[in-house]
Amino acid sequence: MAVIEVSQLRKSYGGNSAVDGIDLRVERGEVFGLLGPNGAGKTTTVEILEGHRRRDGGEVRVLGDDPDNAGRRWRARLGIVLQGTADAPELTVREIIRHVAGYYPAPRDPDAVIEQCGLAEKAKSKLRTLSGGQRRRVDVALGIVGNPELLFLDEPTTGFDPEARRHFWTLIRGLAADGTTIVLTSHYLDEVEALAGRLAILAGGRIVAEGTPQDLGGRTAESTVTWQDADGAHRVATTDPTALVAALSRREDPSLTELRVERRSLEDVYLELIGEVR
Ligand SMILES: Nc1ncnc2c1ncn2[C@@H]1O[C@H](COP(=O)(O)OP(=O)(O)OP(=O)(O)O)[C@@H](O)[C@H]1O
Repeated sequence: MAVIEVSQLRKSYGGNSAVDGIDLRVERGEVFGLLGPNGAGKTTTVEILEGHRRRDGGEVRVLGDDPDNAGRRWRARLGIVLQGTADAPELTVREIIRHVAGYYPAPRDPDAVIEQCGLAEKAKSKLRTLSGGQRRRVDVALGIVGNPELLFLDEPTTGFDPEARRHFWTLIRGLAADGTTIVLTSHYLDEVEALAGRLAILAGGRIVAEGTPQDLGGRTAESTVTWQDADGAHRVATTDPTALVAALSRREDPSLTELRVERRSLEDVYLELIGEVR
């Protein structure tokens, strides 16, 4: 059974459409990425799935229930990582994580979560003394301590240093391997590419592309081959760069230099799709 099923989801604010007929399906254990520029409708969509906003139209099922009518037991099966949730400056890292664990029927061990989130050295520090990136790790710890079946991550690694980001990726992969379903919203395309099995690109309240990062990265399956020879600089877009490179080397042209093949990245495709919608 799908963990998230959405059909024709709609939401407007004062007559302006923010989400305009979205269909989504996320299966158990998937890491699903939601990408899109500012104002695309990501937060609106995710908050409807979390039961924090009401929709105007469409069908939504999350863990089998309609978020508009679901109760506390349903909520305890969700983990939500928002920005800056830990609003208790005088509590220590361990205190807040233990406190929040107490709200859940079957939480993870708070000390194990502290360790997993790279906070062991800061366990006894008050929240107000933490750096921005460390606060963010606390947000992540609070999102996972309840041992959720479904985890929503909104821009989880903003403010992380590169090492902390890699550490976090390992953590997320571990959670997914254990069967946690994860919805990841991020502006970092490399992060979505590294973590998500599937992703949707949202623009203007609609899904403009959906698939695996590889499918989307190779959407037009075009690479660019560039080289220099006696005639000057060349640049050719092709779906078969191998054949072109082979043909060029068969020429045995001594003036041929600077031969390069550039593959289109997910970022190239993303920027192109967003450009088409604007
Ligand atoms: N509470 C609100 N009242 C009025 N308009 C809103 C409200 N929340 C969002 N909107 C509008 O709905 C649209 C979608 O916003 P949303 O926050 O869902 O986008 P987003 O994709 O999450 O953007 P970002 O990447 O900036 O977080 C925007 O045009 C925004 O101005």
